[in-house]
Amino acid sequence: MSFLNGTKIAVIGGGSWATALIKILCEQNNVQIRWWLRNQKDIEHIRKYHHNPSYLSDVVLQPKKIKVFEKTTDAVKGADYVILAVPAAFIEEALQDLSVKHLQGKRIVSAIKGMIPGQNILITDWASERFGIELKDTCVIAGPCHAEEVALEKQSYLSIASTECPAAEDFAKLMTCRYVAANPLDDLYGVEYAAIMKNIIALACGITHGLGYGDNFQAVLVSNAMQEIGNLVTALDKRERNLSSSAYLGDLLVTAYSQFSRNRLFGNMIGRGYSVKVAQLEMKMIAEGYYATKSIYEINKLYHVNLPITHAVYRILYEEQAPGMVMDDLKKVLK
Ligand SMILES: NC(=O)c1ccc[n+]([C@@H]2O[C@H](COP(=O)([O-])OP(=O)(O)OC[C@H]3O[C@@H](n4cnc5c(N)ncnc54)[C@H](O)[C@@H]3O)[C@@H](O)[C@H]2O)c1
Ligand SMILES: O=P(O)(O)OC[C@H](O)CO
Repeated sequence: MSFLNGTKIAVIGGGSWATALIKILCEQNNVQIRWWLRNQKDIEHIRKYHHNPSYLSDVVLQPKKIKVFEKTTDAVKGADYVILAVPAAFIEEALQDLSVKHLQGKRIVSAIKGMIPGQNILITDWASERFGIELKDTCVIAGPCHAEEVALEKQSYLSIASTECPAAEDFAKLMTCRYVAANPLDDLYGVEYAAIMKNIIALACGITHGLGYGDNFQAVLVSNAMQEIGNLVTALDKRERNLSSSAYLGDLLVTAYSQFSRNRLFGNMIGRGYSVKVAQLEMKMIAEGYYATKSIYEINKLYHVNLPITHAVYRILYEEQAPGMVMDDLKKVLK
């Protein structure tokens, strides 16, 4: 199945990543983008001025290729692909008006690096179950890529993962342009879990940086983190995978070191003494790692993988233990 001629793509979400993905899609000839955002003021502004006023406001949104909708039921009409780009904690609410019939025959693409909080399930599993879509008709957009650098047209790479490479290959073509190379791979679960885990690690990087730890410590933290991610991903989905490739290690590195990282910024505020509530209020953006920390902590009760960094972040965010004391404990077990 190839949709490339005159492909219709619904994009659900109005944040930085949705805006960046739309910019990439607009680079293709012959695409129609059907965009749903929840904020009515943003919708009106985009229709009138062709910029998203709230996120990546410099990006020009090509009106000939983009139609903006108030209702998800209208946005998904006739779409070949439906891209989900709302933070995981809000996706159930965002899609509440959609039922099985609305998404029949469509491919679901998750651009979300998070899990459904409370249920602790992957977005592709959730979407597949909720909308009766076969897992092979879902894929994820992952890899080390910040929306802000896409906006600046800086060379970037994406990993498009599905259970079967051909499905990922089709979508990867749509995500490839002058400044983005998208590579397909067939490790849906591994890529999804690794992307969730790296957000927790970025929180730890931010927390320790906020506490005054330096680059020497962070290098060790990130090396240990890669082992922690590998051990968990293998326990959850055992198969051969090259964890040092950009879909896994690359994504960890960009989030751990970039000035643009939401999770690192959130962690940094916690390290500098902000409470979770205040840090959330200060940030207009969403740090997925906050929710992921709880999900992974709960999932791991069944798997008993040694996850010292995740546990340290959990103690700080959910047990309100002092970041300095928790990191004193963590530094003793890192090697
Ligand atoms: N930004 C990136 O560079 C990037 C890159 C890769 C993946 N992602 C993933 O994309 C997903 C979306 O993140 P983002 O960076 O676009 O978000 P963002 O932080 O830029 O924007 C926040 C988004 O959350 C929505 N939101 C906030 N509160 C809400 C609520 N109460 N109910 C419903 N929606 C609410 C906002 O409307 C907005 O769409 C996340 O899973 C993230 O991990 C982001
Ligand atoms: O680095 P963050 O926390 O902004 O997350 C964004 C993306 O996942 C980076 O690939």
